[in-house]
Amino acid sequence: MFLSKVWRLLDATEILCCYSRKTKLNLFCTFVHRDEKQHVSFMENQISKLLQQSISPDPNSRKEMQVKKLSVEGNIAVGKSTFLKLLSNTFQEWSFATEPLKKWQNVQSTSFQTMTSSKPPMDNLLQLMYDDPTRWSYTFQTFSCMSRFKIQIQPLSEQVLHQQEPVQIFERSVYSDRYIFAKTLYELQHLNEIEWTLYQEWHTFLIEEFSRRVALDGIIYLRASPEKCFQRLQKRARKEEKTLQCEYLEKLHDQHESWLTKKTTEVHFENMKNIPVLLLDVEEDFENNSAAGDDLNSRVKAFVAGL
Ligand SMILES: Nc1ncnc2c1ncn2[C@@H]1O[C@H](COP(=O)(O)OP(=O)(O)O)[C@@H](O)[C@H]1O
Ligand SMILES: Nc1nc2c(ncn2[C@H]2C[C@H](O)[C@@H](COP(=O)(O)O)O2)c(=O)[nH]1
Repeated sequence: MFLSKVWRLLDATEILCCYSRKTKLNLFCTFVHRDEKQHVSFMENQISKLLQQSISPDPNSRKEMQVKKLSVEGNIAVGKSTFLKLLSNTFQEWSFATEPLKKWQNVQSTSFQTMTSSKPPMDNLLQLMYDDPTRWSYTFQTFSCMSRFKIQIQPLSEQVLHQQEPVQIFERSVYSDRYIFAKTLYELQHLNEIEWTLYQEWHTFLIEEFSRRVALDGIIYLRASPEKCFQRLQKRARKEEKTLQCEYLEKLHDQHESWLTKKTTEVHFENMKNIPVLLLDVEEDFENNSAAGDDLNSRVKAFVAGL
């Protein structure tokens, strides 16, 4: 009954009628293997991709629509950068975008007067935020989220576009900016009511405006205990983080669990409500354990193939 509705949906979407039955059958079969709760957003996603491909004459933008876009999410110091290095060594044809941390550590003034004055360039916003989170959290989230939007709407390189199956991997996303960090900082009262309201207002506006250009097809969630992340944070010894306590990592861990595993976080975007999530337990060392690294690679490869 349910699946016949799907087929009628495919037939009813006129534009799809021009697609070969094979395409629709493939789409239908892929769809059948998904559990029901993902069906609506999956179908909407697939149909909007097909619609875009059929109405956008430009081959590049059609190719853009075929790119599988994923974000790697996880707690501070869980091992995202290390994991991205592992993936980029294995999947060299994929495109990888790391978090623009250096931008946050070295905010450049663009005003002529500041650039010409003898004053030092503006400072380390990450340090300011950790030193005085109530004063600087809203400013930080504004800058971090804008920098993430810029990364996610960047056009793909020709090299990636010409891949048979282009894949783009982001380190975190405009979604974790809101549902992990801004939400946590509001709950810790470092964002006040007005700041949290304003943040959500412009965040929702921009997501809806950019729409498919910032949509994701999947999330890879690296999970380790807050204690393990804290050990790794201390080992990495980033100067801005020296005052961080494990309690902050516990809060961020719980925020990830609510968003990505328990699905109790209120998500405001239809296509993100049932996005496929690959949970990878990285409590154990994969940096110096090739078997563990190979296992992670093969799990990612299978997950991406199924999107
Ligand atoms: N699976 C792992 N086992 C042991 N150490 C790890 C692992 N992943 C990362 N590390 C180490 O932990 C620290 C944080 O890793 P990093 O990749 O920078 O985390 P993130 O990018 O999530 O902040 C680094 O010193 C790194 O060498
Ligand atoms: N307040 C926020 N802090 C953020 C955000 N994104 C990252 N960060 C911090 C966390 C780390 O100290 C550092 C880099 O993150 P890693 O997980 O790569 O160590 O930046 C954010 O949106 N808000």
